[in-house]
Amino acid sequence: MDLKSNHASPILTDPAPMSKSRLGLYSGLFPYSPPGAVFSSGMYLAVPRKKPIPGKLEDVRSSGWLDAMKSSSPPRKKMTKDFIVEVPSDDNGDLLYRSWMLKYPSALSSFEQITNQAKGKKIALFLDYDGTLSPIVDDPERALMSKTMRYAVRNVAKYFPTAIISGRSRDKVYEFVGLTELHYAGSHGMDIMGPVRNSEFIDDHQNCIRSTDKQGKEVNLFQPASEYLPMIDEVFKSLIEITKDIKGSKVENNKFCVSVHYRNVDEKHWSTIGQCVQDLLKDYPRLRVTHGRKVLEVRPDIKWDKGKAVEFLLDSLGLSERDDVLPIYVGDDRTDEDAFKVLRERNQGFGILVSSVPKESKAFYSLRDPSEVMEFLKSLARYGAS
Ligand SMILES: O=P(O)(O)OC[C@H]1O[C@H](O[C@H]2O[C@H](CO)[C@@H](O)[C@H](O)[C@H]2O)[C@H](O)[C@@H](O)[C@@H]1O
Repeated sequence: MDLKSNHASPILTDPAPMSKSRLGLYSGLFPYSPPGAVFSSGMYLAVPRKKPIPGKLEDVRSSGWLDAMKSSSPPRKKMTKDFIVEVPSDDNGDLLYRSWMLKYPSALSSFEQITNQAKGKKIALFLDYDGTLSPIVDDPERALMSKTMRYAVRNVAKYFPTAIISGRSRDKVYEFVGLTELHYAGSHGMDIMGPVRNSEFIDDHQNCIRSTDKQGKEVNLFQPASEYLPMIDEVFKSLIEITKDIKGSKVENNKFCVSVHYRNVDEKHWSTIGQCVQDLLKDYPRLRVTHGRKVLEVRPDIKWDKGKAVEFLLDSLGLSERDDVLPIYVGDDRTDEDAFKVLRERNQGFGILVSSVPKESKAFYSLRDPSEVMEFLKSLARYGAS
């Protein structure tokens, strides 16, 4: 496969203009300007952020939110040996999936191709958590990683610098993963604990401070949205209050963002939950919403996402100005697309989309579910050891 070719991708990511300058990346964390296009032609729908017409309240049903909420995760679940996986809902699903894989080949069957590309290069590995290392389950508190997955991650990290980039709070994802040898970015990259490096830019940045990790080791702590903390706390409390009567809803505080889960809410109430969030955010123009898997994610409207986190971590690891580095990012949801996009734009490395249903993506390869992710990590570790 020609990794330089571009899929015509109608994927949604938040339409943030991407800076070409690497050093410029961390400056100017200003809110997005209002975007124009709102729809993509794939399974994803953009979060519409049109200017409200004065005197007319925007409604979740008419603004595209509800469609985005409905398309945010495949419907059915089945048990495999180790994982619950989401599967296509009809018999045509497998056929569609196999034709989709022509565009996004399996990273397992393309493994030799991947290692050919890695020859003479240093792999840097970035892993999303939910839906990638842990199965999607109804209760976010129970999205535990299996011991075998933990072992696979630990093993691969012996050979390649490895970071977890999650929408969860950094503390929470660390609690789930529990491996001290990794780097962690929580809150969609808005809370990064990375290695200390004397990079001019990192040292100068006001939101980047020296700190110590749980083992007392000196680290760089980068929190570009630190000023939003009180606002996020306030919004978290309000969201708990205004959704308390919606059965099955759950609000999760991810430190620099808040997740409003509707996986366990009856579909007929999804518009209510969407409307609650939309109405509340009218009072918070400095916040925005992104759509994850049956979750609305309220976050600071700054130019920072998982893609920027990848670039920051590459810089922290001393790998950003080198062309002998192959970054690989494995993730399953829409917020991971920002990272896939960055790797495409850098023309360096690639994304691997974890999905059991066809989706438009900026990734180059695919894996069906966390059990395939584990196989991939094991293969990578074997390659690292060889
Ligand atoms: O960036 P990630 O690590 O993928 O985190 C994204 C969100 O993941 C979690 O929610 C998702 O997984 C839950 C557990 O399987 C599931 O119940 C939920 O429906 C999914 O959306 C997490 O709870 C969120 O806070 C993260 O933002």
